[in-house]
Amino acid sequence: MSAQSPLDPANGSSAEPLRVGVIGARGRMGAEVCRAVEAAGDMEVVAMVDAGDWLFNLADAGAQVAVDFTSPEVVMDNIRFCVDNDIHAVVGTSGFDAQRLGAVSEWLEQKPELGVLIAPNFAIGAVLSMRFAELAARYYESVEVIELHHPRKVDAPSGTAAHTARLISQAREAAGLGPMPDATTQEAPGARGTLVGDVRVHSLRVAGLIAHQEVVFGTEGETLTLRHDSLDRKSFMPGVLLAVRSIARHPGLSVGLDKYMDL
Ligand SMILES: NC(=O)C1=CN([C@@H]2O[C@H](COP(=O)(O)OP(=O)(O)OC[C@H]3O[C@@H](n4cnc5c(N)ncnc54)[C@H](OP(=O)(O)O)[C@@H]3O)[C@@H](O)[C@H]2O)C=CC1
Ligand SMILES: O=C(O)C1=N[C@H](C(=O)O)C[C@H](O)C1
Repeated sequence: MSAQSPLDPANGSSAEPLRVGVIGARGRMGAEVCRAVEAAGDMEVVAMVDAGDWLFNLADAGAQVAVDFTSPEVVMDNIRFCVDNDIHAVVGTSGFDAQRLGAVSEWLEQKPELGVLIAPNFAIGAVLSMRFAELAARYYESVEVIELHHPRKVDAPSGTAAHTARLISQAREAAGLGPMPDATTQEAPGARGTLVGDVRVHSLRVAGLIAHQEVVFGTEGETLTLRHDSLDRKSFMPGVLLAVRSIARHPGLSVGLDKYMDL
């Protein structure tokens, strides 16, 4: 990443390094985050917590920001711990719905100075692609989302696909669009994917892949396909570091890294 990138603002400050705790530190993403934070220069890893470890290690080590890449089953407990212990939380873990977001917002009412970021995807191309999809939604009568991931992923559809579909669905509703054309009356279970809002999402799990998504729009005589590919988990790191650097300036709950960017 070049020093000029808007995702990598020159820090220039001589302040003490930001104290970062990583939850899920031995996982695929957590390990990459530990390396990226250590390489960054303006922050340091003060606690690495994984399954079976004591979350209080974060507080004991004086972590100012925790980065969570764990699993949908445990992430709510981790956020609750961070809020209770005055630690900003940068959360990449998937599995959030309106109910979970509502719960986090309620916890934060007691801690108005604290920030929690839930980011379905930290890769810049994925963030842009979600925004582009939201913009395109009102111009097309049809749209479906296809997400493709490595087969070790535990959740389907992906958090990114669910968030993308929700944004599109909300934009369609705001534009007053009616139901999408679809003559299907006979369907093998799963053949038409799952519905998020009024948008169908299809999940592929294929060895060799990392994280990929296509949003296919269509209307009379034309289609538009937005495709993003993460070919390496390093693609998520500039976004994670941006979030760690920015979260103290964004109190409350933010959903999506775009909230920290000038989009
Ligand atoms: N927002 C984004 O840009 C991205 C989000 N993700 C999301 O991040 C999450 C993690 O993905 P990935 O790194 O591939 O998964 P991994 O399974 O590789 O890593 C998760 C790690 O968390 C550990 N863990 C489980 N329970 C706890 C707990 N209670 N406390 C601390 N650690 C725990 C796991 O340990 P054990 O294996 O022993 O259970 C494992 O080491 C997923 O939800 C994924 O969808 C992934 C990539 C990018
Ligand atoms: O599990 C993954 O790998 C990923 N998970 C996130 C998601 O569920 O959207 C982000 C990215 O797609 C990689």
